[in-house]
Amino acid sequence: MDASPLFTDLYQLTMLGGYWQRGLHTQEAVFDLYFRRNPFGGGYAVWAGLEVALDHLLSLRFDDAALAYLKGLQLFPADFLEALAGWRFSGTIEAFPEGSVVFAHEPLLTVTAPLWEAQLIETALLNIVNFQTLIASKAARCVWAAQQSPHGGQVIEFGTRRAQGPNGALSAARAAFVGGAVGTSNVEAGQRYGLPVVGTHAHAWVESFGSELEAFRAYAELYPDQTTLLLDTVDTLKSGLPNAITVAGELRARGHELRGVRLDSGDLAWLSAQVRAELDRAGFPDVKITASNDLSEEVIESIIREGGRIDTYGVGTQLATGGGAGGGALGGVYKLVELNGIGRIKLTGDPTKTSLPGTKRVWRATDAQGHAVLDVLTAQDEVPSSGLRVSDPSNPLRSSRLPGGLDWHDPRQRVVERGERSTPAASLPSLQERAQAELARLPAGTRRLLNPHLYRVGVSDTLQGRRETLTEQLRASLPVR
Ligand SMILES: Nc1ncnc2c1ncn2[C@@H]1O[C@H](COP(=O)(O)OP(=O)(O)OP(=O)(O)O)[C@@H](O)[C@H]1O
Ligand SMILES: O=P(O)(O)OC[C@H]1O[C@H](OP(=O)(O)OP(=O)(O)O)[C@H](O)[C@@H]1O
Ligand SMILES: O=C(O)c1cccnc1
Repeated sequence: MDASPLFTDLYQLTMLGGYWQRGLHTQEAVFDLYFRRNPFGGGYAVWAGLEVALDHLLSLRFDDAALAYLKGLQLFPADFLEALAGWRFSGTIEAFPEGSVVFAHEPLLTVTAPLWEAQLIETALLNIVNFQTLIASKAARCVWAAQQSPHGGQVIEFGTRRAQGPNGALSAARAAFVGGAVGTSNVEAGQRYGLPVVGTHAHAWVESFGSELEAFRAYAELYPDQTTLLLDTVDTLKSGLPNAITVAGELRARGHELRGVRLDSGDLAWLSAQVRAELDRAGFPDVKITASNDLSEEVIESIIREGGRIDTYGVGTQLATGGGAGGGALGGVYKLVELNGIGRIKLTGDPTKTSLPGTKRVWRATDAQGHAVLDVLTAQDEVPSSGLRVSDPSNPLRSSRLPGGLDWHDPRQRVVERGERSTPAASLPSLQERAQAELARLPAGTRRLLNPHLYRVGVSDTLQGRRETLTEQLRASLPVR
């Protein structure tokens, strides 16, 4: 996607115009980006899209066509449009590196920049990271479910045909890979992002031949080392499987091995166990079984619980759209928390929605085994230590004191400094590796699909106190009614 500064909500530009005309645009602003609820009712999220978002915002420029379009809206004075011609992002960004495991209420990314720079980028930033974090988290859930099989299992992304438009499909393929999918069927995503591209064949291939056996033979002849045969066009057990075994034998006689078969209907647990047994009996224990058909993490879990023998799960709609309960969209927000060094707050009747003012740091505690134990948000100059009181970000009445014996580190990095990348752009495989390593270090039960263990995130008393002071000040300024 070409980066356009017009990929934003109109109100960002009307505010920019206002800040500029009032001479407020260069004030130093700090915005935090965070979400308030983990997706899918889960215990965590996989932070994704950061690298794409940084590429986007660092390349934003108002070219002649963009300025002419804005002029045509007849909303903006000519001198403001002239100033926009020189707009560049010159600020600083601290963020969790992409692929990190993150939790509700944590500032995933903090922008410090002149107000009109930090404001304009809100929409695109949220658009990119909300979607990709949703999809990477969905992928991680599917991969976790697949890994519960004693025989192992992997996930591939098959969702382009039902994704939310072309950009949605490409972003989903990328994010699914960050979350642990091993490949995608989308060839452009392969080219664009260097992702492994994978696939089988469709029912149309079989339908277009005189018989299923003829179709299987033709495919195996064309791709002797890459053939996965779809078994259910006629009847999985009575036709597809015996024909696949015939073709596997013919391939072997020519010095090749059938790679796999695909199941696409019926009870995938029962069918895959039958197919595995038949293939093994026929002397093909290495032929892999792929399954597809409206899969989700819950269906994968059920298939495994019932003794299914699937090696690869091709997940389409649910993965590429982030569907399912608690999915659909991630509600990440971007809030002004400080202006010219003074904390700012957005009040709401719902305490979980009141922002945490001021600059802050995120800390992650690990135990002697390297397992993540809890995260803490502190003021910029605070360091967590044994005995420090922290409270639940969504219920300040629930508080506790930090235990001793933990190692604390700040997982965020300064990824942009004065408008330039200050960490090297990371490769996608390295992002996937980071996600897998961090997921493996979570406390037991955090990855469970149903009622997961809730990883603790605490807010230091200093930060909480700032929120209360600002809240009281604002409330005191309201008329008494
Ligand atoms: N063992 C299982 N446990 C739980 N869900 C399963 C299991 N096997 C299959 N499913 C799911 O059940 C649903 C079956 O849907 P449906 O009845 O529409 O498919 P089908 O009739 O077998 O196939 P199609 O209509 O595509 O030919 C799919 O979402 C599938 O993923
Ligand atoms: O996870 P999903 O959204 O099911 O995506 C994958 C599905 O896409 C293809 O079929 P398609 O759904 O186009 O047709 P079919 O259901 O008739 O096989 C494929 O055969 C899978 O079943
Ligand atoms: O290659 C496949 O088997 C495939 C690709 C997209 C959607 N469903 C299946």
